[in-house]
Amino acid sequence: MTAPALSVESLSYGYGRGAFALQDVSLAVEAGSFTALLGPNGAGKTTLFALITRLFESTSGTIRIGGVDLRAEPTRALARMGVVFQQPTLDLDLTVRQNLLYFAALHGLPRRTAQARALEALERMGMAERIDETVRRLNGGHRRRVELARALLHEPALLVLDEPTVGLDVPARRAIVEHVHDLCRERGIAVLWATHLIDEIGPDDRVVVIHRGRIRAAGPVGDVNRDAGAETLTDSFNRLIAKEAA
Ligand SMILES: Nc1ncnc2c1ncn2[C@@H]1O[C@H](COP(=O)(O)OP(=O)(O)OP(=O)(O)O)[C@@H](O)[C@H]1O
Repeated sequence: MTAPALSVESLSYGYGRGAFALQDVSLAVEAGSFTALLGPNGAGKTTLFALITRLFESTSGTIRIGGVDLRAEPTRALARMGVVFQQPTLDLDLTVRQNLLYFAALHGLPRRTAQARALEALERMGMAERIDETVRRLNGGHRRRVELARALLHEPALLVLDEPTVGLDVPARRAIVEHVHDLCRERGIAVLWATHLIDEIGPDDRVVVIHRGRIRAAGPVGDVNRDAGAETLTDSFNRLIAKEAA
């Protein structure tokens, strides 16, 4: 059996002496699956991303990327993953091309391959003609598209995005959401998409509901709704959160 693109098992994490930010978190993202990590502010989404991307080191539990243990073989595991962080990380004074080629070089891609992939990724997002503009001149939605193109340059099997639509207007949000869904369908890329916005989640997606550091429900949207006894994901989410508050 093929290993999931991402598997997290029994992961816990605490900041100093405070309460645990994550408690016994387990989840899996299969190839070609768009999995939304849905949780309100403070649920633990960013903490989980920091552990998956190895900004923080987990002291308990296991994270595997394509079956490769992140703690045991970090370089090999991270090479399989593309990341879009919540805060933009492009260099505003470089052009789109320079940002992409610099990143590709960090991944050890030959320059010609990098050029071809950068152009292809930008074309898919309708950004090819902006390749020699400085990033500072692009609007927020276009900057996000460039970050997405950058995350795909090394052809990862797994793409993780932490609330990637924060600060974007509705059309820009919709464009990014649709584009990432297309990547799943057309290329079989596995996606973990953190959000607190239910309208970014489609009926055929999988969802993992996280609240106060614990997983409250996980599975296809239809199953989560059925198990929660709700008609819509909004109702399911409200019930799952309310149950906790009671
Ligand atoms: N550096 C830190 N030091 C102490 N506590 C922290 C730190 N970062 C996060 N926390 C706490 O850990 C918990 C989880 O926070 P986290 O940022 O992971 O949630 P989130 O789901 O990403 O929220 P948001 O949607 O607001 O980004 C919260 O209670 C938060 O206050």
